[in-house]
Amino acid sequence: MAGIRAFRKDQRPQGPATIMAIGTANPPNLYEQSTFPDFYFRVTNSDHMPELKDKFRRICGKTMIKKRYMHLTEEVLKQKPGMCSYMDPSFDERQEIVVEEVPRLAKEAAAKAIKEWGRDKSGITHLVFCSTSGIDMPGADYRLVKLLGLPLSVNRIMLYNQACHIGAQMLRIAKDIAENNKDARVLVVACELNTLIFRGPDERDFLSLAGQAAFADGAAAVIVGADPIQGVEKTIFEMMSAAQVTVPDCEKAVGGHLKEIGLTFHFMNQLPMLISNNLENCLLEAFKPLGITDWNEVFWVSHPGNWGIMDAMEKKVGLEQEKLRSSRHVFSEYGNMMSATVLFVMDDVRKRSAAEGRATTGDGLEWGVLFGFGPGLSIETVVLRSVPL
Ligand SMILES: CC(C)(COP(=O)(O)OP(=O)(O)OC[C@H]1O[C@@H](n2cnc3c(N)ncnc32)[C@H](O)[C@@H]1OP(=O)(O)O)[C@@H](O)C(=O)NCCC(=O)NCCSC(=O)CC(=O)O
Repeated sequence: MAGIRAFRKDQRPQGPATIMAIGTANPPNLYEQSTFPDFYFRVTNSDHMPELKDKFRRICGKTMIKKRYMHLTEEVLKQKPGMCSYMDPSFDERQEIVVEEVPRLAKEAAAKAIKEWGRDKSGITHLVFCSTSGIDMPGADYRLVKLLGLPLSVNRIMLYNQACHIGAQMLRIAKDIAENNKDARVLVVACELNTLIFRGPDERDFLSLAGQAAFADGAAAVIVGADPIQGVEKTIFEMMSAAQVTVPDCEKAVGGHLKEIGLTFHFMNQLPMLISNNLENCLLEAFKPLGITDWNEVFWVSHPGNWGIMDAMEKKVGLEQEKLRSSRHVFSEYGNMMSATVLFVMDDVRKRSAAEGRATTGDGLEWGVLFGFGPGLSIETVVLRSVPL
């Protein structure tokens, strides 16, 4: 028995899982939100609906997004007329794009993370990859391994079609892998293109229009491992705990359906209330071991969702305005990149902390919370510990 115990102990590292590097990438095509309605109505041949265009302009303004990046351009869309309609079957047209482009954009973000990590890519032992943009066999994870030239011994997990909370959920999975496998180095990658969601407008479908105004393309990659090699690897954040809560009877609150016409999107106007009403319980549970009950004592890395969700979160848990500064900044500069967004926010928090001369990677504070939320309603809570700068 003693032999088995020692064997199991030797298989595991001593320290907690740490974030060792973060990389992000976007396609080159930038869309200003102020002029997006003109582009969108023109390319979808919808300029004969000026009132709907005015409404869309108001919705775009209300999002508080300033700009977004998209793979799709007028030239690409001219070749894909089905994608510009509201109801034409167009799944094949969309798949042709995402099967190639998701791994390609993911590679850009992953290469940046590997560069910051500072070790040779042959040291990557696991890959956890998510995308809501398309489905394929073998998957985008397989293509990414080939594009990056990772060893074929890498243990892959591909998570398709989960939406926004999966960015945080992947950190939970990577934490479990890193803390149970000595020397594991987990490449975590989120890549989203709004190619499946993009479709023409219809005056009876406000929810689709709201989706057209908010979703955007982006990829983010992080490297997770325990027991960093002194002088070679550095820690940006430690992950102390990670948990998921499913809010009961809320499956209609936000979600989508993959159909011949693409990925439809729906949400309820009560979404900000539903999310904010359930945050405090998650916080109490997560910070009970640390004895923290003042949510302004911790730094915040939250998926933004939308502007109304962030307003409701601040109000409900009594947050000082600066707590969601990085969430609001990323949302306004990039839009909603689903799973990748929260990783962009994490990158922004550590970069801003360094730029502002804070004492730690987490706004000068020791403890922090990372939130993801999405269809279910699923709420992911990760407790982070910063390191001194
Ligand atoms: C569309 C919004 C800007 C609306 O914001 P507000 O509700 O504050 O604005 P508002 O009430 O003034 O409404 C703006 C215009 O929309 C109209 N409007 C609002 N709700 C409506 C509804 N349910 N049906 C029809 N019209 C509606 C209003 O009448 C108004 O039109 P008029 O101007 O004619 O009077 C916002 O909801 C948003 O940013 N949505 C983005 C998509 C989104 O919510 N995603 C959720 C992500 S959750 C997530 O990230 C997790 C995940 O997805 O997995």
